[in-house]
Parts: sequence; structure tokens; C-alpha cells
Amino acid sequence: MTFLDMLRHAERQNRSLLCVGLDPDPAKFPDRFKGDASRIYDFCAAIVEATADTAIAFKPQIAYFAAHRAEEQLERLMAHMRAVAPQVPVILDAKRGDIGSTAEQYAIEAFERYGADAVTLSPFMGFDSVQPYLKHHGKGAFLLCRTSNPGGDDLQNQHLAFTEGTPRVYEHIARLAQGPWNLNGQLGLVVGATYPDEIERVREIAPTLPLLIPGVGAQGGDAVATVRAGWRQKDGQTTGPIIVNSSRAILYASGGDDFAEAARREALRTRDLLEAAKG
Ligand SMILES: O=c1ccn([C@@H]2O[C@H](COP(=O)(O)O)[C@@H](O)[C@H]2O)c(=O)[nH]1
Repeated sequence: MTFLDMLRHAERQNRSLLCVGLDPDPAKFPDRFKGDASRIYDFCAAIVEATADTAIAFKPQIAYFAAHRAEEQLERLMAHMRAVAPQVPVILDAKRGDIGSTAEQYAIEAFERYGADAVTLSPFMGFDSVQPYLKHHGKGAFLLCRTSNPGGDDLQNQHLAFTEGTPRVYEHIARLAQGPWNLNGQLGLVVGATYPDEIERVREIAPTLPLLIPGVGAQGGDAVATVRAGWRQKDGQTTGPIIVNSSRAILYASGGDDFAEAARREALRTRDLLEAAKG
């Protein structure tokens, strides 16, 4: 199954637009294993088991593993997600971007070493830095477009020609991704839930691309406004898929031994909020 097929399937089966983000920080683990980086796998595996039927996708953020020399735990976790939730696609949040020859190695890392179904990329270095990922047929690649952080304005919200009336950088990225760069229909875009107006604008430019939308939960993005701005359907079928990520609000819903149960409750609450916003 391609990434897009898995996405459609998981949205239907789990009735969900929620992506459960896996950003394991040992300093925030429950007291029983607080500070112990060797328990990253155990912590994440418990979260995955508790939320597998609530999610359209999982999104491990690679920095939280690499920072603790826990790449081997990430490999085990990827295999575990495949076993526990084979229907739920996994987006490796790596935000890679480099010249073509190096990008080829990053693509092998994401899709072969870790077995991810999709990856996040920076488009800053241009199409030849994205193309190597598209050789992995059926895999997805999400380009950073209008990110959730305030600093996203510094570049993404600037006009291309420093003149009012010319497209903004994020609009140009959306056009490229919907059009000439999307050779095999594998591209999607990252747009922050903290900027619903820009989600709507991106949706106008890129009506059919999957949008990965981080920023609800800990960053305070509006879940309902996000769905209204980005999710589209026709004849009962989703035409513009969205994947709304929440990480810390789910992972650290409780600091106690009931962390997995609390994560499930928060995931269900967020999933239901997103579903209700479909109207
Ligand atoms: O624009 C972006 C792109 C990626 N992220 C990532 O998503 C999660 C958000 O975590 P929360 O705890 O839900 O805030 C994290 O992995 C970021 O690296 C983003 O926030 N914004």
C-alpha cells in the first residue's frame, strides 16, 4: 500500500484526523523512569499501544531519539508500530534538506533503515534536494511550507520580490508542490495549526495535497479552525486530507504511572474534537 492509501484507510478505520507525535523527552517521563534515556522505547511503545486505534498517523521526531543516542530504539519502535498498528502510516519528522547525493542517503535512512511511510523535508535547497525521495515509489514527502513557529514569518511570509502583490514564499512552495514538483503524487505540505488563515490559503493553492498540521495542543493552535481551513471532501470522500499533529499534550497528559491511559484519553478527546469540526 502507498502512503496515501494507508492515510485514507487509517482516516476511515480510526475515524481520525489526529497524528500522535512521538517526541520522547526522558526529563518528562513518569517518576518511575524519569531521566532514563534507555526507556525511550518502552515509553513510546506504551503510547503507541494506547493510541493505535485513535490515530490517522504516528510522527516520531528524530531529534528526540538522536539526541540521546537512541536510534536503535527508534528502529525497534518503527518495527513495533508496524506490528501493533499496521494500518497507521508513520511520518518520520526529520526536516532533511541537502544536495542530491546526500539527500539520497537521507532517503535511504528514512525509508529503508527506519521503514517510514513518509518524511518531512525542507524545500529551501530546491527541487534537486527533494527529488531523491521521490524515487522511493509510494512513499510520501511533506515540504515545510508555513511552519507553526513565530519565526516562520522571517522567510516564509515574505514576498518573493519584496513587493506587495507578488506571492509570498509559502504560497510559492505550495504552488510548486501541487504542480511541477509533484512528479508521482507523493508530496504534501507542512502548515502550522497556529495560522489557520494560511492553512486556508494553502488549501486554495493546493486543493488535493495532504497537509501535515502541527501546532494543536502544547502550541495552542485551534483544532476546530484547523479542520475548517484545511479539510475538504466531495461526495462523502476526503479530497484534501489533513493530518493534525499533537505531541506533548498527549505524551505528557499525566506524569504518573497512568501516563498511557491519560495519553489515550487526551488522544480520544482531540480526535473527537477534530471529527466534530468536520460538520
Ligand atoms: O511547523 C512545524 C513543523 C514541525 N513541528 C513538529 O511537530 C511537533 C509539535 O509538537 P507539540 O508538542 O505538539 O507542540 C514537534 O515534533 C515539532 O518538531 C512543529 O511543531 N511545527
